[in-house]
Amino acid sequence: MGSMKFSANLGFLWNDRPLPEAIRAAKDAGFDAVECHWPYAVPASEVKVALKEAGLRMLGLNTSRGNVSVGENGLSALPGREPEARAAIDQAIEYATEISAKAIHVMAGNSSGPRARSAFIENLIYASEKAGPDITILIEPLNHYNAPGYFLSTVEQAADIIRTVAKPNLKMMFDFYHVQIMGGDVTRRFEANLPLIGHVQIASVPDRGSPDHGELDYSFALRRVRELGWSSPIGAEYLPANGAVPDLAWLATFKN
Ligand SMILES: O=C(O)C(O)C(=O)CO
Ligand SMILES: [Mg+2]
Repeated sequence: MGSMKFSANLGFLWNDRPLPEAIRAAKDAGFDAVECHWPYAVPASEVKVALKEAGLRMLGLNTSRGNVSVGENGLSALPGREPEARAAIDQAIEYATEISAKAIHVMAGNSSGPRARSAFIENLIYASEKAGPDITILIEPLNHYNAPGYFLSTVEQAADIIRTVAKPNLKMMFDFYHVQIMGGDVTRRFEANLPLIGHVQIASVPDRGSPDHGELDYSFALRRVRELGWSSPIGAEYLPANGAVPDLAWLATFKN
């Protein structure tokens, strides 16, 4: 696929190591960038040093999910929880600013209905304005097996919210793994939503493994992504078959 770039998602790859070590492992493995989920237990100053030493950019991090022990998966579409949602957004912006991260995924949470939609829209306006033009705010439709009850589940719903909020730094995380499960037609839906897409992620379907097997042919899908002009690193967000150390044979194949 020539000159495709890839970002290691350190929420899943090398996630048994401290984040600075995972950053170094990603560099050694040949990734062009990194991204993570929830880095907050590690001081941003340590992550900043590791990124500098590796010469890699952190493409994204997520807002806190809230109380994970009771199943919370984000706070921004939960009516009545605005103060906590905005504190999570503030925390993410502060961390992202310190490490010069490119994007923040604002997690919606488990909810539905018009009040949830309004809360999400207001919180996204807050996040987009507060983040400023150098940080992209992302929202990500998640599939209903991994994230049952999550507010945002389809690309079309995300597009509607992005158009309603109408802020230039609010975009969609297009994770082919989720999009394939929630209706497929992935390359057409990628093309139709291209101006609204801020980051791309991949994993095999249905097992969420490395992107070289399963029902979705990434050698075709990523060629199409590239033909459509996408040049930023693609997020490799998959669960390695052998624990945290990833199977990486696909990386050399897809890069060349
Ligand atoms: O699960 C995903 O696909 C994510 O990208 C995420 O950020 C955590 O839910
Ligand atoms: Mg994802």
